[in-house]
Amino acid sequence: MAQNKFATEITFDLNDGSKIPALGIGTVPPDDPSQVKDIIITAVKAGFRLIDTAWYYGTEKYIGEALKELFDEGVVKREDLFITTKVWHSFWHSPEKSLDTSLSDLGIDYVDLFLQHWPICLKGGPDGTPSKPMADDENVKYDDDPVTGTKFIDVYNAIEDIKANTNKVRSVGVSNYSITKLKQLLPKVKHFVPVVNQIEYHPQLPQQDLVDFCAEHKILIEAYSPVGGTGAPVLKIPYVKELADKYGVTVNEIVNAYHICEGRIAIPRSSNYDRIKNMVRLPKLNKEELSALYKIGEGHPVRYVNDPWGYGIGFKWWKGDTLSKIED
Ligand SMILES: NC(=O)C1=CN([C@@H]2O[C@H](COP(=O)(O)OP(=O)(O)OC[C@H]3O[C@@H](n4cnc5c(N)ncnc54)[C@H](OP(=O)(O)O)[C@@H]3O)[C@@H](O)[C@H]2O)C=CC1
Ligand SMILES: O=C1O[C@H](CO)[C@@H](O)[C@@H]1O
Repeated sequence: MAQNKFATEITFDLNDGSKIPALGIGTVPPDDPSQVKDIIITAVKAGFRLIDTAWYYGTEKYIGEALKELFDEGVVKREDLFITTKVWHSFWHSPEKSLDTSLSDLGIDYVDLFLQHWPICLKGGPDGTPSKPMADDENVKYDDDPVTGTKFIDVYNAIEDIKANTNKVRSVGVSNYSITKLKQLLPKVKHFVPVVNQIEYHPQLPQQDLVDFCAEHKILIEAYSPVGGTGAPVLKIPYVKELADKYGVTVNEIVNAYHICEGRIAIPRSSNYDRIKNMVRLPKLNKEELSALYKIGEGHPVRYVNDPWGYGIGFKWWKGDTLSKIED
């Protein structure tokens, strides 16, 4: 059956001249966040070169431990890896401090990609203390109107300035941006059009209008939650299993190929080491198969991880106690 080289060997071109691996490993914490150290070591040994993290995941110090071990043992060098982190929207006022905290926890002096996690601004706590994003009545604690506010643009501009003025960041991008938010941002970009828009994307959530808009502006789509997050609902789709049987690969490899064969980056997550090792092949899905996968969610899209563009659900996922304090 048509089988390409490994997904871990494919890279895509970014609009700023850099390259990004087509497949990355996600680092939202499992029940025991310290397991992320072994997850990263397993993933890198299996061939993964892109590590997707964020200050908000509280796992950067464990990734730092893994990186130290991998570098010390000569498994990879810093320049072999593509490391992404993000600034959470309660630190919209100080992205560089957030970045410095991430760099310190990761034990590295630059990231390959720095993303604005969400195009909204939340109230931060005093003195760099992470602030719980929802009040006890479950209302989100916004610091700017989520619909009419434009402070989120200043945040992206500040991220651009970090790339322009320091050596701490190679590329800059966004996450969870809708077409509306991109249309507000793009005329206000100071130096660098975002290289990626990281969004929830899987066969049950096709978003051709957003994909087309991003392509027009040379912004790559990076697909998070490729199996729909915890519980892996997308893997229960019978057609995904059918394709896995046809190509002799895992169901995870089919949902990753759904993106990679269409030029989108996929960033799955697993705390199961066998699964991680069996996520790296790239079945070459044909046009009809890609189109059939796309059609699964057409007309009745399902968003599993965050509600549309962050107006609620994602913020219930809050582990403030474990997060690194961002120091002045
Ligand atoms: N920018 C943003 O706002 C967001 C970014 N992300 C990024 O994207 C990454 C991936 O998204 P995420 O939602 O975490 O992950 P996925 O969609 O990859 O889902 C991971 C979950 O699916 C389970 N799973 C995977 N394969 C199987 C299988 N074959 N059978 C049963 N269960 C399976 C895993 O369990 P197990 O551990 O047991 O394998 C895990 O609980 C994140 O880790 C993060 O880096 C995610 C959300 C939002
Ligand atoms: O990146 C993120 O991860 C959490 C949980 O999946 C989500 O709310 C946030 O956008």
